[in-house]
Amino acid sequence: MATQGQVITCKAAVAWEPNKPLVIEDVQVAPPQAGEVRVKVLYTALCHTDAYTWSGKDPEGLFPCVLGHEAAGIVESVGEGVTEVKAGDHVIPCYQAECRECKFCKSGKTNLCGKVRAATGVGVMMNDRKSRFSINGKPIYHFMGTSTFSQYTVVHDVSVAKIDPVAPLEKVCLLGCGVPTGLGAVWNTAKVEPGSIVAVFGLGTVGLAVAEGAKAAGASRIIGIDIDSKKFDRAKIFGVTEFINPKEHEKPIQQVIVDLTDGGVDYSFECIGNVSVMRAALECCHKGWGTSVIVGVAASGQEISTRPFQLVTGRVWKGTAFGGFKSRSQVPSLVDKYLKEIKVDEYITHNMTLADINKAFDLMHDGDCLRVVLNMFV
Ligand SMILES: NC(=O)C1=CN([C@@H]2O[C@H](COP(=O)(O)OP(=O)(O)OC[C@H]3O[C@@H](n4cnc5c(N)ncnc54)[C@H](O)[C@@H]3O)[C@@H](O)[C@H]2O)C=CC1
Ligand SMILES: N[C@@H](CCC(=O)N[C@@H](CSC=O)C(=O)NCC(=O)O)C(=O)O
Ligand SMILES: [Zn+2]
Ligand SMILES: [Zn+2]
Repeated sequence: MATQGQVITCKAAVAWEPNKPLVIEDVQVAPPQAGEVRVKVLYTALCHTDAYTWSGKDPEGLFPCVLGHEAAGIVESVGEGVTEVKAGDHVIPCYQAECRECKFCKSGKTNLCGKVRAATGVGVMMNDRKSRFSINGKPIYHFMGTSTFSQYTVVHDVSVAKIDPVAPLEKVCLLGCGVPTGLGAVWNTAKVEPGSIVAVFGLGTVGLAVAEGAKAAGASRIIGIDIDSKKFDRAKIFGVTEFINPKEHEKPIQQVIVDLTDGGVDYSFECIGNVSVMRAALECCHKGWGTSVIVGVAASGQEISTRPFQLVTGRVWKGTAFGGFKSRSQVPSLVDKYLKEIKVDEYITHNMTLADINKAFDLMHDGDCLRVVLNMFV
């Protein structure tokens, strides 16, 4: 039955309140308006940023909402004026949009896009500043412009990347967030050179993707730092060459690393979201040139600090969103790269269904879990 132009009622996991279990509801998804795309979400993974917003610590968190932003699916229908995708195309929703027209996109200096960010930050669509999700007439907010914990979602056309239909959607859904973030932090934001010494704080999916990116960039040493020593064996597969558990050292971790590396590392990456660790990551960098990249998302109210002398003496502090990748232009190439070389399957530790989403979030706090992929239609 054709659904184009019709309201679709489907299953979605609704976050009614911070920290309360998600509830699988029948949700009405309105047709896409001008410049919008309705996507049938086939697979979605869970990211720690979903858990962060759900926890109530995200200043942009609005409830009730449909969370989720790491997914893959098929275009169901498009609104007026949409030319770059059509029904049947395989796509990855992109929480970081790319319009190619705004001041940010034209600058060539950033992957951030300004076109729809004001709307996606308050859980609505740009066209009419309203949500396309509702339950019996009550609006449910969008999240990050993607809301992939729903069997159907509506996204802006600038927030969707068309990909090779050969790619397995149950795998490449990971290219919507965590893996590109880690790879791009190394390749685009830090621009790690061959022979560099790299420190990675936090060996979850994002940190392991940093290690994978650093190995591909020819780093000579990749030092993994995690408070859970169980992470170390697996991290070797992703390129980590040495491990440090800060709990096993009396000295501050930055001092331990400086001592081990003849003055500090060339590049460090914070992949946790802990502001004390962000400081350590900066301060373990080599005087004169060491660069530290903040990748982790810290909760509302948290602030970073260090002695300005750390920067006066040549260390550089940076941050990255989606690894600096321009989403619509570069996600399709990442999918092509997946078909040839980059790891993705290796980050998927669990496969579950939408009905089990609360169990899936519980699993994310288990040390063995990297990414859980949910099949949305089983
Ligand atoms: N900037 C961006 O564009 C993106 C940022 N993120 C953020 O990146 C962060 C990491 O995400 P995941 O890898 O999925 O998380 P994760 O929770 O799987 O990994 C974090 C790791 O850090 C370790 N850890 C925790 N506290 C530590 C400490 N004090 N010292 C050393 N290790 C410690 C944990 O044992 C775990 O292995 C999250 O904050 C997430 O929100 C995620 C995607 C995109
Ligand atoms: N609303 C949050 C913002 C959290 C954040 O920094 N998000 C990252 C992506 S994390 C993905 O898993 C990001 O890309 N930020 C750039 C952006 O435009 O949002 C808060 O206010 O803390
Ligand atoms: Zn994410
Ligand atoms: Zn733009």
